[in-house]
Amino acid sequence: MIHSQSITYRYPKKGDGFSFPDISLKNGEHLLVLGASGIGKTTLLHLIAGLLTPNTGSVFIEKTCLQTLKSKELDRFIGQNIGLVFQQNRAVTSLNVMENIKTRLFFSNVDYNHDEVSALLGQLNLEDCKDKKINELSVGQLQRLGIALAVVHRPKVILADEPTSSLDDKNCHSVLNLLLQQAEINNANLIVITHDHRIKPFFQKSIML
Ligand SMILES: Nc1ncnc2c1ncn2[C@@H]1O[C@H](COP(=O)(O)OP(=O)(O)OP(=O)(O)O)[C@@H](O)[C@H]1O
Repeated sequence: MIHSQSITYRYPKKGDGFSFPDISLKNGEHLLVLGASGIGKTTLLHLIAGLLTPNTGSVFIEKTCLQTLKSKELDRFIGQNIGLVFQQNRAVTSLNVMENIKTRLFFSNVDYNHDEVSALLGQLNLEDCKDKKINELSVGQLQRLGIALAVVHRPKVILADEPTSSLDDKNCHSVLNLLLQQAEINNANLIVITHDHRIKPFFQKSIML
C-alpha cells in the first residue's frame, strides 16, 4: 500500500517548484506515471522513494509516513522496503553477479537464502550468469540484473525510472512483463515513470504529469 498526499517540492534556487497529484495504491496495484521530459517524473520518483524530502505533504508506505522517520530510520526503511530499477547499470563492476546480489542483501539487512536467490535468477533467465563479471554481461542480461537487484530483498514498492525508453518493442514488452511478474511474486506495488507511451496497455492505472 502506498499513498502520497499534497506533495510539493522545489529544488534550491530553482523557480516555482512542483506540485504533484496524490497517489493511492492498494496492495497489488500498479501505476504508470507519464509526462514530457523535464516535467518532474524522476523528482516524483525520488520523493516516493524517500531520496528527496518534500517541502510539504507526506508519503505513506503501508502505515509508515516517511516524513516522520529520522535519517537513520529512513535509510533502513528505504533499504528494506523500496526497490529501484534504473535506466543505467548500477551494479558494482568489480564484483560478479552473485556478489552484487549478496551485497544488495547485506545493505538491506536481509539474509542470503540460496533457494530464493536461485529461483529469482531463474525467473530472470540469469542462472548461467551468477559467476560472470558485470562487463561480461549482454545489454539484456544487465537489464535483468538491474531488476534482480531491485527485488532480491522483497521490497513492498518497486520503482522503475524509464526502464524501457531505449528498448525495441520486443525487449520493452519483456522488461515490462518481468517487472510485473516480480511485483506479483512479491505482492509489491510497481510504479513506472516514463515518456514511453508503448507501455500504457500494461497498466490499469496511469497519471499524466
Ligand atoms: N538536482 C537538481 N537540482 C536542480 N534542478 C534539478 C535537479 N534535478 C532535476 N532538476 C530539474 O527539475 C526539472 C525536472 O527534472 P526531472 O528529472 O524530475 O524531470 P523528468 O520528467 O524526469 O525528465 P526526463 O524525462 O528528461 O528524465 C528539470 O527542469 C531539471 O532540470
